[in-house]
Order: sequence, then structure tokens, then C-alpha cells
Amino acid sequence: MNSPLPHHSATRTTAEQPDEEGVHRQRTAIAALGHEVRALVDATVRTTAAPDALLRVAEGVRGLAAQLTGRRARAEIPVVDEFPGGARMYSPVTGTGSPLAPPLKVTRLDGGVAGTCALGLAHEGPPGYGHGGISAMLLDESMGWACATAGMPGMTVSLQMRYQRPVPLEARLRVLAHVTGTEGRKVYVAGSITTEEDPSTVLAAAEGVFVSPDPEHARALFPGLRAPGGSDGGTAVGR
Ligand SMILES: CCCCCCCCCC(=O)SCCNC(=O)CCNC(=O)[C@H](O)C(C)(C)COP(=O)(O)OP(=O)(O)OC[C@H]1O[C@@H](n2cnc3c(N)ncnc32)[C@H](O)[C@@H]1OP(=O)(O)O
Repeated sequence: MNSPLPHHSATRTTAEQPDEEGVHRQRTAIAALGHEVRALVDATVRTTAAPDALLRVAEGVRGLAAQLTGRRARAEIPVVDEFPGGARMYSPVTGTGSPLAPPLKVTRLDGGVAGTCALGLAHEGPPGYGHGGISAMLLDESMGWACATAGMPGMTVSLQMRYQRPVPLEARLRVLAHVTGTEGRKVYVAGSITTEEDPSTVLAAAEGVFVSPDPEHARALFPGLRAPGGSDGGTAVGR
């Protein structure tokens, strides 16, 4: 589990829901595979191996991918996930099962959230520093968590980034986000990235507006979403 943040239950599409122990075992295995694949991604972008070795590995990886049977449909919510506001095993930001995620570990703070992670060479923009899009991704996600923590899970409608210093790779980072105000379904959020070593120097900062979709809009956007209790009559989003 990546975060102790509150979550909504009974939001899954899959007819057969594994029991708690089954979900735990599945999550543990997903995270173990995610960890190894992230190590493979890192090795892939770091290697200086010769073409023959690269081609041999490519063939081996093709063979491994063929062992990953079963296919989740595009809008299907994985049985191991709690959406919105909970675990997202394959999130490209927080998902311990995602090869793309740093992954960011989010914890609740008084009045917001804090995330920690380190970026690797796979997240590089300028040599030795993080890509600006990756910084925006870390902030966007953390700010989304801040909304969910405040009881208003929402989607980003506006994200204003300020890049003040380059974000070093391979340094422990701290991402802070907090809600600054609400207006109807709109949530105003601010966030920042620093290193853990120097929390007083802001490297990147963001201001964002998030909107909690109304229930009808949420049902259209997320057909996999079900109301607690399993009825189709409503949704937990934005409530
Ligand atoms: C549900 C939780 C899901 C969380 C998943 C994790 C998310 C992580 C963060 C993301 O990556 S989100 C992905 C990127 N964002 C999107 O794809 C959102 C695309 N936008 C939409 O689909 C719609 O805008 C949305 C469903 C969010 C809202 O549509 P609505 O039709 O419900 O909103 P509407 O247009 O009525 O606007 C609601 C209010 O927001 C205001 N608004 C809309 N766009 C705005 C904007 N760009 N800036 C400022 N305010 C804005 C709008 O003026 C209005 O204000 P008022 O109530 O005061 O009139």
C-alpha cells in the first residue's frame, strides 16, 4: 500500500472480487514485478553494452512479456485499486507496479500531503536533472491527492508551473501539496518540490485548479466506477 489516505470502497468493475488476503498477495506480487521492471528500465537507459548484447536482451525481454497473460480493458479499474482516493497500483506516479513511476510515496500531512521519491536517468531532461514534465507530473499527482484528502477528489483543469532550479536526479525529493481554497466544485491547490537535504530551496512550484466532476459526468468519464453498495445509482466522486 502506497498511502494511508482515505479511500472509497466498492468501486470496482470486476465481477469476482478477491478477499483481503488475495488482494494483499496480488499487490505484493505486482509491486515485486514493478520493482524489477523499474530496475530493468534503469539498466536499459544506463547500459553501454554492445549491439549484440542489446539484441540478446531484447529477445529475452520479449519472451518474458509473453508470460504476462490476461489483458485489462482500457477503462477497467483493477481489482487491486481503490478509486478514487486510494491505491492505484499502476499509476505512472505513485504505482508500485508501474515501470514508469519513480514511484512517489504519498503520506497525509496536517492540511495536505507530502510525497517522497528519487528520479532516475529514465526521468532525465537536461543531463543530470529531471524532465520538466516529470516535475509537473509529481506536482499534479500530489495536488490531486491533496484534493482527495480534503474530501474533494478532482481532475486538473489548470496547472501553472514555475521552474526555479533544476531538479537533481538520484536525490531524495520532497513534494508538498495543500488545498488553498474551494469554490463550489473547484479546488485551488498549491505545491512545491525540494530536495530532502535542502527543504528551504524550492526547485519547482505549482498552482492548480481541480474540479470534482458532477456525478453524471463522473459516470460518463469512468464507466468502471460503481457507487458503494454496488448500485448504479450514484458515485462517490466529488462527494
Ligand atoms: C475524479 C478524481 C480522479 C482523480 C484521478 C487522478 C488525477 C490526477 C490528476 C490528473 O492527471 S487529471 C487528468 C488531466 N485533467 C483532465 O483530463 C480534465 C479534463 N477536463 C474535464 O474533463 C472537465 O473539465 C471536468 C470533468 C474536470 C469538469 O467538467 P465539468 O463540466 O464538470 O465542469 P465545468 O465545465 O462545469 O466547470 C466547473 C467549474 O470549473 C471551472 N473551470 C473549468 N475549467 C477551468 C480552468 N481551466 N481553469 C479554471 N476554472 C475552470 C468552470 O469555470 C466552472 O466554474 P464555476 O462553477 O465557477 O462556473
